[in-house]
Amino acid sequence: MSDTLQLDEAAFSLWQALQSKGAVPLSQLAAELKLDQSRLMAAALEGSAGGFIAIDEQEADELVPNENAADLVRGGLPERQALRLLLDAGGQLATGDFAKAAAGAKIAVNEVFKWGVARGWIEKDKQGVRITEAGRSADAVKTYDVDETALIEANGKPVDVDALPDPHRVRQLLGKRPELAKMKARVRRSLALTPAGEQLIASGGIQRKLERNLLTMDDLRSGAWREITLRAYDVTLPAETVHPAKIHPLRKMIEQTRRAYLEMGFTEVVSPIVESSFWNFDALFQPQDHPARDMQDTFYMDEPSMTDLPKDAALVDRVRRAHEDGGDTGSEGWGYKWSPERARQVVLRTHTTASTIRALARHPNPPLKAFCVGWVCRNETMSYKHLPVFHQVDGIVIDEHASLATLLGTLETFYKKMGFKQVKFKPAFYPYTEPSVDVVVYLESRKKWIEMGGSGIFRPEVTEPLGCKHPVLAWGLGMERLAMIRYGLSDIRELYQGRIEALQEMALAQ
Ligand SMILES: N[C@@H](Cc1ccccc1)C(=O)O
Repeated sequence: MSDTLQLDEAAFSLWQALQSKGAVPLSQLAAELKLDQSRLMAAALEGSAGGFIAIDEQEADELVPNENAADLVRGGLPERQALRLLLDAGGQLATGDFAKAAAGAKIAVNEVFKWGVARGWIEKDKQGVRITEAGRSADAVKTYDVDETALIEANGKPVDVDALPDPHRVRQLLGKRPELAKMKARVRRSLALTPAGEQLIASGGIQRKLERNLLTMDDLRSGAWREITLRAYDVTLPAETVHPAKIHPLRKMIEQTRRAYLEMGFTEVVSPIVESSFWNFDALFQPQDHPARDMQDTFYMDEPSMTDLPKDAALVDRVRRAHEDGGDTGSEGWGYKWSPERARQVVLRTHTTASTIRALARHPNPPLKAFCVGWVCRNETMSYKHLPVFHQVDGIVIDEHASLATLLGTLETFYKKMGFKQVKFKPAFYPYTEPSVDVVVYLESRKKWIEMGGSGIFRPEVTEPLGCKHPVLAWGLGMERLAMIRYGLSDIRELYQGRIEALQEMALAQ
């Protein structure tokens, strides 16, 4: 017996549908067999490789009507409405009079001239505008022209232009009328059995493969599994895009950051967003006339505008002295009279360093590794790279043996964990650290170094008043920037706008 061709279910039904039929359009087959066109094409390609199925491809135009096209047509196209005007005027009007009458009736004159002439309904010359014989017979709205009929019958759905009564005229009338419809080039496919294919099917040479997605208990018990072919997945077939629920990219970045620090043995700390100037600025040895404290940079609360200083009066006094003359820190301080009132002013914290400095005050002895991720606020004008509210992550390490090398190593480890391979450090200045170092990471995709934040070793003017005798490494890094780089955003506002399309497009596995 000659070999029979084993076909899966879709291919088998395709062959049957094609038997002694000649060429059948793919769209028709898909509708008849209730199968995807892509599924049928896969079967057809297989058949064509064996010389059994012929695939014919032809360029075809599709008429894609606009949503309101049918209504526009039913209401009367401008050139059709113009016919009434001309008939009422005895069939002819001077161009100026016609334009006036058309404007009065709110009929678009340009459209009338363009399409009325193209349809052969209207003639226009030096004498004026005249209705033609064809125009007279076209007067009644119920005798629609081919394009109007096509749009009404299409009822908003795409149709094959060549299947319409007068495709040439439809193309002519609708080809350049975007307010009504668009023409789209499509490939129209049809399939047919070749003589070899017809012969094979007629001689019973095809057989339906016993194929399943899964085996049942019965298949196993009865031994039927031996005859069953398990259907393979074809991952190359087009599939519907699904947008599952996912975590917001910024939230994801924050969670990943948190995990990275926890994995490195850090403890998470939190502190209020509404903060005293004392913790936000004074404890960090930022002089009270420092420009960062300016209303332009910092949000001051109106209600309450003042809060209490920490209960530990000795600590507050040591901070005062650090500012005024350096106290016991070995420094000369800033040399001004420190105001407790200014330290009591309530601000929206401008950095999460307010959080880590509080942690240091609570726990001034080594070892301590702490971090804080959270909101900070700065009085910035909103732009593609600035927001008045954003997130930072701050960290501190108190350790007898901590050094600048430990600081750089820790930061490098953090960024490596976050997927940034190249980290560089630049000398910088902060009132609370010495030395101070800015962190830059390399962005492969843009071949650019990007600044991520600041770091350093706290000055004695910061640590000594808090009762800390050991080196403290500290850093504060921007979170949004990291998210922007990761998700390829060029505008920071994207992270907060909640544009659903943009969020759907953001990769799930990043
Ligand atoms: N607080 C600084 C960063 C920083 C933190 C700790 C030490 C040094 C710098 C900022 O907001 O940019």
